[in-house]
Amino acid sequence: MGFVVALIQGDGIGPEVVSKSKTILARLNEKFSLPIEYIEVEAGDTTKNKFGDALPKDSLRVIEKADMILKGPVGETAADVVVKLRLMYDLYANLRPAKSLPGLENKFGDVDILVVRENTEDLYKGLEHVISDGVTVGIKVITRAASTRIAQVALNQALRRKKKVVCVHKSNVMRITDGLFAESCRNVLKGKVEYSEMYVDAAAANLVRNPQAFDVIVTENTYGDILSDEAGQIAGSLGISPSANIGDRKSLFEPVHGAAFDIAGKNIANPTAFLLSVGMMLDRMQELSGDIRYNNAAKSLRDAIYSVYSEGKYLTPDVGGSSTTDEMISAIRSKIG
Ligand SMILES: NC(=O)C1=CN([C@@H]2O[C@H](COP(=O)(O)OP(=O)(O)OC[C@H]3O[C@@H](n4cnc5c(N)ncnc54)[C@H](O)[C@@H]3O)[C@@H](O)[C@H]2O)C=CC1
Ligand SMILES: CC(C)CC(=O)C(=O)O
Ligand SMILES: [Mg+2]
Repeated sequence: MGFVVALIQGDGIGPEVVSKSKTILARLNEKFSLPIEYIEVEAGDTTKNKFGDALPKDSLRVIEKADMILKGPVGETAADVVVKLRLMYDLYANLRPAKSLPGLENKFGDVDILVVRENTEDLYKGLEHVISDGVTVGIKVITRAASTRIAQVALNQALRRKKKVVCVHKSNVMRITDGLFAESCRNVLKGKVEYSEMYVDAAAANLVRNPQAFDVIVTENTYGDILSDEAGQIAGSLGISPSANIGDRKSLFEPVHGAAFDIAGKNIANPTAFLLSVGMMLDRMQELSGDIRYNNAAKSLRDAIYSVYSEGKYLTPDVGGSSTTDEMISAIRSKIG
């Protein structure tokens, strides 16, 4: 079974990471005879400046026909591209692993956390209104159906890991919305795994205090956005944090981080988050097709990344090295063989 992937380079550090990583995508296709066709499409700030639209119809036409989307980060138009695609294609499960890499010194010790973020509701639904001059409202949407669905995803993930889930919410204040989210998670998870609940403010503190206490975190869209950045940084850097946005019909893979305009164009962005997102895409292809070639390619890519980290010679500054993006990608590419 083959797959068509719409490839978005994005903004800021996006193009420098994605364009240079294409050598790795091509090599994986070649070495493992992967029937993956990549079609580049434009989306993001630069696209909006060029065409007046961050996600033009031409791009959407390709995306509609593609099985998956692989993207670099976009900038200020992220809501018009990323959130739009998540809602359009009901990409309801945002899986965000925060995992230490071999050889990386980390003041937080060995970290291995999976944030399972509900990806279609909450404040990110885009229901914001101006009531009158200086008075605005944003509507938080939480439904039993979507909360139960993400709790099921967390259960499936936890059963493959340490069978431990903490549901993060703030139902002491948002009794109705977060109350429903917590109740839905409780109904699915309690009794099936080691289940607990934590208010989001305490969760943010506990992540720093004792990250080893966490295995799977299941949470709402907004809290999941914030906690996954925190968990990624605790694991070593935002530059090593990948993600998968999974739907039943389509899925999207991207780094957790954004366009990092502060370091764009300097050839120092860490490509790991993007490349580990490619790994998650290959995992999904394996899951859908049962074709072992995707598994072999994912393993080869991860082994190459881990090996570069273990040796510690070609790392970007965010993870304590002094190499360029180019050098790190070349090192990973040559480990694939
Ligand atoms: N899914 C997406 O496409 C996302 C897009 N964004 C957009 O990105 C833009 C910048 O957002 P920020 O809030 O500054 O967050 P950011 O994640 O781009 O940057 C935060 C910090 O992390 C560093 N960083 C991020 N990725 C890195 C990498 N690969 N290697 C080394 N250092 C890295 C940056 O240099 C910066 O200091 C905004 O326009 C925002 O809307 C933000 C998050 C997600
Ligand atoms: C679309 C994004 C800007 C929201 C975000 O930061 C994320 O999903 O990580
Ligand atoms: Mg974010």
